[in-house]
Amino acid sequence: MEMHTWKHVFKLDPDKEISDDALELVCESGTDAIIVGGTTNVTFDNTIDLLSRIRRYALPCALEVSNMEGIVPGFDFYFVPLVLNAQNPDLILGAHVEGLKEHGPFIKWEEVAVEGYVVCNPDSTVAQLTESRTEIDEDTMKAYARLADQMLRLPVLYIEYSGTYGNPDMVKAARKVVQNSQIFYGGGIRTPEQAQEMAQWADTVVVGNAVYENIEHALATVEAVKRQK
Ligand SMILES: CC(C)=CCC/C(C)=C/CC/C(C)=C/CC/C(C)=C/CC/C(C)=C/CC/C(C)=C/CC/C(C)=C/COP(=O)(O)OP(=O)(O)O
Ligand SMILES: O=P(O)(O)OC[C@@H](O)CO
Ligand SMILES: [Mg+2]
Repeated sequence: MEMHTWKHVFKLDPDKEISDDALELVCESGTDAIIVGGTTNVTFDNTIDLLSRIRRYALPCALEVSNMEGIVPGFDFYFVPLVLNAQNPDLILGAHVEGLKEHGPFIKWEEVAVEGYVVCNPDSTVAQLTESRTEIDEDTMKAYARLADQMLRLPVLYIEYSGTYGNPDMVKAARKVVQNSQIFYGGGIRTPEQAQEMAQWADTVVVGNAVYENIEHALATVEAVKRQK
């Protein structure tokens, strides 16, 4: 799967407005791919609408599945989150079993990557929805990293600080023990310096909200990450 080479990606939320001009800048920024995803109000209609607009451009596009309604055919990849520190039983594996009952026979598994999420910002929507245990020190992060990488052999370890800039030492701790999983870092990146800092330890840096808050700063993260790598 070509995603191994991704250093920088933008995450676009189907529930948020983006103008055609801004979308063009994002898709022609030199980023490696677009992930479509969000925690709330992701529907079939707003997802297919965003996909069809992104398809005007040549870059790869992955759907990060967050609910059943928002599953749309036609993406290059499907990322399925498994929240390793979730305590809400319905979202640990229950949703996945329901998803497999409906879609199991039709899935092209070569397009699918399961992401081992470690949700770290207690104030984020995703932390609240999944009731994630977010008080994590470096040793605990290393344990989650080993869980994803060595025990479960997941292709992706996703260190998620959605909405707030995280602690680079946590990403560094994960880096020390991960052997094969691709480390994604996402959360609160609003400047090139922050993107560059996380790119020291993460394989792939994810920029989301900044696209909607300050497009120029968001675009500047692309070159910052590529320079670091
Ligand atoms: C076309 C076709 C048949 C495709 C197949 C797709 C596929 C491979 C399906 C597999 C079957 C399956 C396992 C389905 C179940 C999917 C499912 C509902 C899983 C639950 C995932 C989960 C734990 C969701 C909780 C929320 C979460 C982790 C979201 C991830 C994305 C994220 C963190 C976005 C950031 O959101 P945030 O910015 O914090 O919030 P806002 O939206 O408020 O901004
Ligand atoms: O929106 P931000 O805070 O950049 O986070 C990106 C991504 O990790 C969210 O799932
Ligand atoms: Mg968001």
